Amino acid sequence: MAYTQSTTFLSNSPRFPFASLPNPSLHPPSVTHLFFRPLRFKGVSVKPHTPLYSLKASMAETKNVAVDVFEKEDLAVALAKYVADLSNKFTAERGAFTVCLSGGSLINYLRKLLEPPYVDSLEWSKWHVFWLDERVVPKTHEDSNYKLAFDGLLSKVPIPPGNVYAINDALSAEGAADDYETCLRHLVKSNVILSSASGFPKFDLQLLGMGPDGHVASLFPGHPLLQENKKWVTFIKDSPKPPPERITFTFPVINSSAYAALVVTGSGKADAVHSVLRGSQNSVKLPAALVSPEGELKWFLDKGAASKL
Ligand SMILES: O=C(O)[C@H](O)[C@@H](O)[C@H](O)[C@H](O)COP(=O)(O)O
Repeated sequence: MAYTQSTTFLSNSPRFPFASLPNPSLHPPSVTHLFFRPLRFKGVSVKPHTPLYSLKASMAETKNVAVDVFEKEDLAVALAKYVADLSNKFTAERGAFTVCLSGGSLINYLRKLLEPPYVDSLEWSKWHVFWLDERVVPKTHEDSNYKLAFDGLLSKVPIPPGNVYAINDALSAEGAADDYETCLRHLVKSNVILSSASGFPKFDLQLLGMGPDGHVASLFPGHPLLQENKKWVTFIKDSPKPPPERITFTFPVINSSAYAALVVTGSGKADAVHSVLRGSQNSVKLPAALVSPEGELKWFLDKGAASKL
């Protein structure tokens, strides 16, 4: 596929030493450093996992944050490669890959993992799958994030059933959150999940979506749960996005992650994306702006979601 525009935007953060001194040799030839000035590459074909353009976010407290913008179909290709590379890295390094899923459109964007070369080559038996958030409904219910992931991904790859950690759907929201936290604590003790220096579980990869209001997992704008700093897993009974009862990881857990990806598409999310990535540092932060993992954060955007950047 031939693209006509490719641009890299670098922040002025001291964490990005090359931000104000672009050096084309440091980046793939398909990107430039012209601060959104479009560059024509007529006739040059770009691999589908290569973003249309990339930018480094000027988020407050910017750590390792990268933002890539894709055509929709290419986003799925790039996301599969990103997940596969991390799966290979962690299974080689420590014989396990702990990955956390969200609900929503994310699962569909993971669909390329079900195709060659990944479906046959990934060490699925070493995957351990968790949910960043789950709706408090039976696992067979259409609203269940477990069902969504099982139908769309997990039932099609050989992950041992014992490595898939669904919430206990027989419990209340409060009970299910406690039960899930107990399960995580047990897995940290047995070293399946690593522990961060702060004592929170350190997952290898957390895959998040973002709502048009800027929520991530089941952490919604203005909700007191945004401040929770002790519990690993908590519950909400008044979620503005239905269904109202959910359990969710807290920010300390989200931010202890080694890698995190935010997969956000559609022009309906462009305002929230702009607010998070370009918003004033003094304005009230949307939940997505609070995602700041110990390791790397990568945004996968389509053109619609990036349209106001
Ligand atoms: O279960 C959920 O509702 C979520 O985990 C939620 O945080 C979701 O990821 C976003 O709302 C984005 O969903 P979409 O990608 O479908 O818009």
